[in-house]
Parts: sequence; C-alpha cells; structure tokens
Amino acid sequence: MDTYNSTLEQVVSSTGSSNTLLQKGLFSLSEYSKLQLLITFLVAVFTYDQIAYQLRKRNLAGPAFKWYPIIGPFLDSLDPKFEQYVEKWNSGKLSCVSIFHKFVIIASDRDLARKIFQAQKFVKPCVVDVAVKILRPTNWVFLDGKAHLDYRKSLNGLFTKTALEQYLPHIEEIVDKYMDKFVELSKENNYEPQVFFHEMREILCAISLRSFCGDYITEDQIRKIADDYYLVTAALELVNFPIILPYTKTWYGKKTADNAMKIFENCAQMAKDHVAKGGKSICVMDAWCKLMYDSKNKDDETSRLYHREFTNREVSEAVFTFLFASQDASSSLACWIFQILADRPDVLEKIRTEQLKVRDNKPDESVSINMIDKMEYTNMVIKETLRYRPPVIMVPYVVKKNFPVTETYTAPKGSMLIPSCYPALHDPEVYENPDEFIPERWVEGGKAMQNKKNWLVFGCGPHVCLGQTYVMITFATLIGKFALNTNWEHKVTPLSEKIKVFATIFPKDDLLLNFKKRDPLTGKIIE
Ligand code: HEM
Repeated sequence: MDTYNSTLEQVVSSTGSSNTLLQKGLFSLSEYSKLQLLITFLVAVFTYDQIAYQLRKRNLAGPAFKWYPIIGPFLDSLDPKFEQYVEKWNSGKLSCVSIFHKFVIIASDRDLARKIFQAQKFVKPCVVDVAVKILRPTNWVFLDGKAHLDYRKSLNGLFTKTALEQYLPHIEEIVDKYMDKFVELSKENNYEPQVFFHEMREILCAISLRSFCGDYITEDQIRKIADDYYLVTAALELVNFPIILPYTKTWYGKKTADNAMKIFENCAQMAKDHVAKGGKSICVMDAWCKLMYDSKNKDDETSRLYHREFTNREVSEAVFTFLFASQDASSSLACWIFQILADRPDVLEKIRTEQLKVRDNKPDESVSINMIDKMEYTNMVIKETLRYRPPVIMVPYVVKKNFPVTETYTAPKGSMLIPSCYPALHDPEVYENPDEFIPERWVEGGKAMQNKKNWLVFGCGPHVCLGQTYVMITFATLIGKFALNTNWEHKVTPLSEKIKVFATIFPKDDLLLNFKKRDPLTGKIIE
C-alpha cells in the first residue's frame, strides 16, 4: 500500500499544481478504499454469521436473529441466571442459541434428553471448551465409544457397594471432624447464622480426597486443594476466551488442577507400593492398584480382561476427574439438604428417629453398608433433595456427526447439544406438586419409583454418573451423623429459595447456618 501511495505522489508532483485536486481526490479515494474494504469485510462476516445461524436454527425455538452479531448472548453466559434456563426450557422441546461460532441446542423434553444421553454414535460429552485444557486432552473422560467403555469397566469396580464399604471409615472420620469444626465455627460467631457455602464445599472436598487417596494425602494438601478448588469451578464457564491468558480465571484453574494432579501422582505410587506389600485396600487408589496388581498376578478372566497397568499420571488424571465430577455437584446437594432439613423439622425428626433405630439406640455405632441399606427414610430424603434441587441441571454434549434428533430436526455436526435433567425431574405428571419437597413420594411402588425414566439426576447411557452409589452412601453417612449429633438452624432470607447457578445450583444467599452440639439420645443441646 505504501509503494502504491508514493507512486501516486510522484505522478501527481510531475503534473504540477493543476493536479492538486486530483492529488486530494486520489488520496481520499485510497482512504475510502480502506474503509470500504473494512466495511465490506464486516458486512460479509455479519451476514455469514446470521445466515449460518438461520440455517442451523431452522424450526427450533430461539431468537429469530442473532441480535448481538458474532458474540450472541455471550455476556449473559458470563453470569447465567436460572430463570433464563427455565425460560429456554419452556420455549420448546428443542431450543437454540448461538454464542460466537458455537451453535447450542438445548433439549428440555425427557425423551429427547434420554435419546441424546444414549446416542454415543452421534454425540460425545463436551463439558465446556476449557475443560479439555484443564483436565488435559489425554484424560480418560474424553475417550469415546469402545475405548471409553473399556476404561470405564476398570473404574466401575471402584464404586461398587463392596468397594465403598472399604472407604466408609475414612468418610466417617471426616464427618466427625467437621461436625466439631462447624460447631466450633458457630460458637466463635456467638451462634449467629453465618455463610456456610464455603464450609460445605470444604467438607465435601475433604471427604472425596480421603476416600480417593486415603492417608497418602496429607491434611495440608487436602486443605490446599479444598481452598483452591474454587478456582477450577470459576474457570469452567460455559464459554471462555479461546486461549488461556496468564492471570485469568482459566489460568488459575489450570494451575490448581496441575498442582492437585501432581499430588495425586505421588499418592498413586504410594498406593502401588502399599498394595504390592499386601496392604489392605482402604481408599479408591488402593482398590484400583489392587485391580492392577491382580491383573498381573491372577489368572481369572475378569482380572485379565478389564484391568491393566495404569501409570501414575493416568491414575492422577482419573482421580482428578472424580474430584471434578463430584465437587460441585456434591457441594450443591449438601447446601440444599442442610437448608431443607433445618426448614423442615418434621423431616429432620423422622431422620433422627430412623438413625437411632438402625443403630439399635447405640449412637456411636460405626456406619456400615448394611446399616445404610436400612435407612429407608433417610434415603428417600436424599433422593427427594436430588429431585427437587438437581445439582446438574443439564449436561453439554458435542455432535460428532449430523444427528437426526427428531423427524424434523437434524443437529449439525460440531454443534453443542445439551440434554436437560431439571424439567424431567419437575414433571407434574410423575411428581405431583413438583415444586414441593415431599420425601414420601419415594415410597416403594409409588409413582416416582415407577417412572424411572424421569430420574435423570445422574444422566443415563454410557456416561452415566460413576459416583451415584457413592453419593447415596456418603450422604446417608453425613446426614445421619449430623442429624444425631448436631442441631443446626437456618436463617431464611428472601434469597434462600432462589437458585444461583455456579456450575451447579446453590441457594442464592449462600446458606446462613449455625450448628450446636446435640445429645443423640435425649436431643438436648450441649453448649
Ligand atoms: C450429587 C452428586 C452428583 C451428581 C448429581 C452427579 C451427576 C452426574 C451427571 C449428570 C453426569 C453425566 C452423566 C451423563 O452424561 O449421562 C455425571 C458423570 C460423571 N460423574 Fe457424577 N454426579 C455426582 C457425583 C459424583 C461423584 C461423587 C463422582 C465420583 C466419585 C462422580 C463421578 C462422575 C464421573 C466420573 C462421570 C463421567 C462418567 C463418564 O463419562 O463415563 N460423580 N455425574
């Protein structure tokens, strides 16, 4: 462009002053061309963006046009509002939105959601874009089809009831410790209600880390991961800037994940050494190393077929996915269940009665799987909390190849397809008065129990939640022990029942509680 301009100058100067006008004209023409080029380019890009949106949207519910060119409702997605999701679900069985180049299709209908969850030929989980960077592309959760299925066969054995029984003493130990901690915190605050959102995240993180890594992980390491884990969640917004820039949320998230995985790698080696010496399995890592050990040293079909030697790095990445999958969802469940039980003393009373009964009136009896199986009412309360406030309201998948979701709509390859869990769990045909908390709806043979297809709390299909039995067992232990040994009060605010979306869902006022010690037999408060 510069050469072109200087040539023009030479031509103009050689033709004298009468050419001044021409000189001006030519210069402005050149400026005009630049501007014209820019405008043409922008118009082309905006037009392409709108046409691409229309072609992919077709008959779906959603904005008629992409009102904010290119970015779409990106700014809204930075601060997602639960009410906007509800609006989207109510707008149609399939609705859409386009953010930057991403075309997102949301399925609110139960059967369509199930169809997507089960369509591994057409879709694979996509979490959010940045998750691949944080969890690392080599992570097993990003495997697909047979490779995923084979890997999962190895992992399934770590979360069966038999395996979970081995981790129970660790879970109980952490619960005991945190009961004291919550009471102490409340005492320091003169039993005035205070925010417990962070404490709920911390106790769940501590329970997970002890169950996963046993005694190989130190108290300090647990505290550090629990404190920092928040940064991982904060990094996982639905849409992020495409590259990780230093000192941004995603940068801090990745740093936290890398630190945790380094710790897990060391724990994995310790577990391998422990098992090789014939040590007992007391945590997930031990159980996994035992499976690996047996695959090398035993001759039975199952040992050889499903298990192989996994590197410490692989184990650390997988254990991080367990933490990743569990942390936000379990913290969400904890917040809601503590809030609801404080607000519903009738329900809490029934739990207490049952907890004493299953322990034969010996409150110090250790928890066992057999005991948990007898906690019918407590289990119904956990299920109802999961239905009433499902931690995971939807699960993003990505379309691998054009997917005929309905007879009239084919989801294009590359789009994000999101089956929703919430609407099926609030379906009035299956759950009468769906916005009321009614644990009794979970009695054996009742409508809720019969309509298993609506139970999308843990997804369904090849990626169904690996930790679902673990969740039920952990919460029966947690709630049972807190109900017996503590009394907690909830300060109800106008925001308590409002839903904040932070990866999962939480009470908008961050949960104001106080805890006091309680005599499990007499119910007397001990100050
Ligand atoms: C209240 C707590 C939890 C809820 C509501 C929950 C829910 C879910 C949901 C909806 C999915 C997606 C399923 C699908 O795509 O079909 C999922 C996947 C998964 N969950 Fe959970 N989860 C919880 C706790 C846990 C815990 C404690 C663990 C680990 C111990 C865990 C491990 C996983 C894993 C590894 C996956 C991915 C499985 C795969 O891709 O094969 N989850 N969970």
